[in-house]
Amino acid sequence: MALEKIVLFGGSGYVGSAFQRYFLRRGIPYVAPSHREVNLLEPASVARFLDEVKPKFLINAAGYTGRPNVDACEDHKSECLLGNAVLPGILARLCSDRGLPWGHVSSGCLYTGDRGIGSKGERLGFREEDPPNFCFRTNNGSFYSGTKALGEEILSDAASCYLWRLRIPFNEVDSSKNYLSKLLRYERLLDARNSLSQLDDFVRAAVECWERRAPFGIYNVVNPGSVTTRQVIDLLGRSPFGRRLIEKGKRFTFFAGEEEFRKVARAPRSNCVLDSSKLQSVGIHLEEVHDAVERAWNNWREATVESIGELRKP
Ligand SMILES: NC(=O)c1ccc[n+]([C@@H]2O[C@H](COP(=O)([O-])OP(=O)(O)OC[C@H]3O[C@@H](n4cnc5c(N)ncnc54)[C@H](OP(=O)(O)O)[C@@H]3O)[C@@H](O)[C@H]2O)c1
Ligand SMILES: Cc1cn([C@H]2C[C@H](O)[C@@H](COP(=O)(O)OP(=O)(O)O[C@H]3O[C@@H](C)[C@H](O)[C@@H](O)[C@H]3O)O2)c(=O)[nH]c1=O
Repeated sequence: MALEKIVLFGGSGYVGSAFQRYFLRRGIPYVAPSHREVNLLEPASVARFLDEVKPKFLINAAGYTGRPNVDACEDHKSECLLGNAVLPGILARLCSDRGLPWGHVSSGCLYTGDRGIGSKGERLGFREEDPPNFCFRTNNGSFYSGTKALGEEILSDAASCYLWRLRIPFNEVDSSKNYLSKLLRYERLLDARNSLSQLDDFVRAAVECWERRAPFGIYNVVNPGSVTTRQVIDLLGRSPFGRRLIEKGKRFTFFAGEEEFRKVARAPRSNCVLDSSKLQSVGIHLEEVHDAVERAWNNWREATVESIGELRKP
């Protein structure tokens, strides 16, 4: 189905840039105003912009994540709450008033753990209807996760809205927000099992929800399966880039466990498995997670072996 004009908010961010690359590659018409042009926390300015542009679909990739990671949200609580809970609420009202369908980039970090072991020994993931267990209500999460869960709660009755849950994005391009880049540079690694989202697959799947007119609601947009940190590092070791890195002397050190990790990390982390079968049921498919990670390492770009030597602390 041909796509008519889309408005993209947060287009300069890590996730928003991936949407822009996808639109440009496919020749999809879109408008992506900067934060300076449209402040999403100022409803009147957003309303003026929407009434002028008259988009057919809106994507919200704006939010607050903290840099270099979610630990920073513990020190910027009001920005985090405004960006992740208030901002989507403002958009929900404006979209509803205009009958404008839209999609919001949510996160899988509302959960911790998994739903047990399946008949083939696989870890079962949380489904869209499972209540968050890593949020303010359960009082065990990070401030960031709490605000993302509140954002979902605020959108729970939003009309014509997709909530796309992204989970630890990665691809083959070295970047401070790419999970694989982070693993290359963190001094010590936490061995945890997670679902992951290949960033470009995530964007394609999100847009496909709208193209296929999939029912509105929450979707776990993750690569099927789950993977441990050690498995991701093993896959690196089998890639040409990883072999060169190891030849040059790079070694990976792991925390003894979660307790040791928590001594250096300010906020607890969500490590969790998500079930992606709802997305598959609407005909949208992502690559199995180990295959996707292997492909990213095999096509790894820009990071030179030397640059990994200059390890940056988180
Ligand atoms: N990155 C991840 O690992 C990850 C994983 C799961 C979910 N998510 C979610 O994905 C969304 C985007 O994350 P990201 O990593 O792309 O973040 P990012 O790189 O920090 O980008 C955030 C974007 O939002 C814009 N923005 C923030 N407040 C705004 C406001 N009041 N008005 C207009 N624009 C505003 C920023 O513009 P300026 O830079 O100009 O302020 C920027 O373009 C967030 O909701 C995040 O929770 C991210
Ligand atoms: C800080 C740190 C983290 N880790 C691990 C813990 C996690 O399993 C994994 C990711 O942790 P961090 O890099 O701290 O990322 P984070 O917790 O900030 O990551 C998140 O960013 C949010 C914006 C997203 O919503 C999340 O989906 C995720 O991508 O790395 C280490 O192994 N060593 C470290 O020193």
